Amino acid sequence: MIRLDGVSKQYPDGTVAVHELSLDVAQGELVVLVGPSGCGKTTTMKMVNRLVEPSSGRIFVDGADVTHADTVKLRRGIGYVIQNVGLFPHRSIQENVAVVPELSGWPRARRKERAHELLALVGLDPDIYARRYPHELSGGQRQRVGVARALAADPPVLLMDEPFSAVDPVVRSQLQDEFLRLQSDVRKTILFVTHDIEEAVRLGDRIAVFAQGGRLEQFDTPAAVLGSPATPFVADFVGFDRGLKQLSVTPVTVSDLEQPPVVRADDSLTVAAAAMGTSRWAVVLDAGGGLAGWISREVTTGDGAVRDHARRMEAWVGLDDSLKVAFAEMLQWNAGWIAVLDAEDRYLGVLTPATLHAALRRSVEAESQAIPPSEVDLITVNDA
Ligand SMILES: Nc1ncnc2c1ncn2[C@@H]1O[C@H](COP(=O)(O)OP(=O)(O)OP(=O)(O)O)[C@@H](O)[C@H]1O
Repeated sequence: MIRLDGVSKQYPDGTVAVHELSLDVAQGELVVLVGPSGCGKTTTMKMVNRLVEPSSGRIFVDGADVTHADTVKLRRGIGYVIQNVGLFPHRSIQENVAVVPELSGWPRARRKERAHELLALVGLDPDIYARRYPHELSGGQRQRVGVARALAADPPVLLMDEPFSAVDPVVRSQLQDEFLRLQSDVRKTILFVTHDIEEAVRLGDRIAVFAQGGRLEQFDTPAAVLGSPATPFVADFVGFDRGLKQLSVTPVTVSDLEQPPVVRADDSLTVAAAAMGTSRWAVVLDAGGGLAGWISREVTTGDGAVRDHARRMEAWVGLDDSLKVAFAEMLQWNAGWIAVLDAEDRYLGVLTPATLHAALRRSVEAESQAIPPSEVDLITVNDA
């Protein structure tokens, strides 16, 4: 959908901002350009909508060479979101969102309808916010308006230049979550610039790591960049804690789970004690295979049913969750294990710190050896 073919940019003062860059973004893909300040990320992005002209090389959007395109038409087909948004201060939020539809000559009623629809999509109640002015919104809300505005004419392509960097870390994290949800709905082709590797890893389907002079050091999935950095520069840029970052891009998988004893809520304590053997605890399931809680061996000596003695489960994770979420839940609840459920809330098994670590090692090894995680042969302390 977007293709850069040997693109370079040298500014008139001699600064080489981008050096022979080739890059492609597939339809519906979110590619993040990441790198230290001044490495040519913004220049790259601005060459796509021709705010900057390349010195050499070619850029295609949807198969057409942008250097031959009419810039007004080109830019209407490309949503653009920047840091601090740049909303018009004397126009209402509704009018700000509908700027491009207005330029495109949409009738007033349709513009209003579209603006309301988009405000709702980015999590701003149109009945409250549509008639407000930019200064009556928080920074995070203004960024949402910026995203709504970029989506107004339903462009297939979005360029986003540090859109969330002007807000505090908590709001930023919320905006990232909402943005991922939004993208899973709208599936735009997105080029996203940030200098923050955490943000890149969290948002990108693939990430392009740039070094000074606009050199592309690595272009791959977040897991590959973290698991096997292509150059010492990338290794340094992603940080010594890349293993921790890897947790956030590694999903929980069924083969990683442990299977502790399982008892049913309506089992008697005698049956439960027999099922538990020497284990100190068991998972308790309800009749439908859902998670009902857990039970400690100490309470299985008396009479009665498991359900009367089971403890409530405070937390669990789904198969869509990352190992980071699983680990964070374990830490939050000071738990030695966490249950994993499928999409229908059926219990699948548990993750422990040891299995979580093994899962992470397997994922890193799989990435560096380019084999499926299931084929990785991990050496553990038991092999000694
Ligand atoms: N109009 C310009 N004229 C001359 N040099 C420029 C111009 N715009 C950018 N540069 C230089 O080109 C290089 C790349 O700049 P660019 O803004 O693309 O980097 P960036 O990676 O987006 O940086 P940041 O993260 O700080 O925004 C820098 O050295 C910058 O000083």
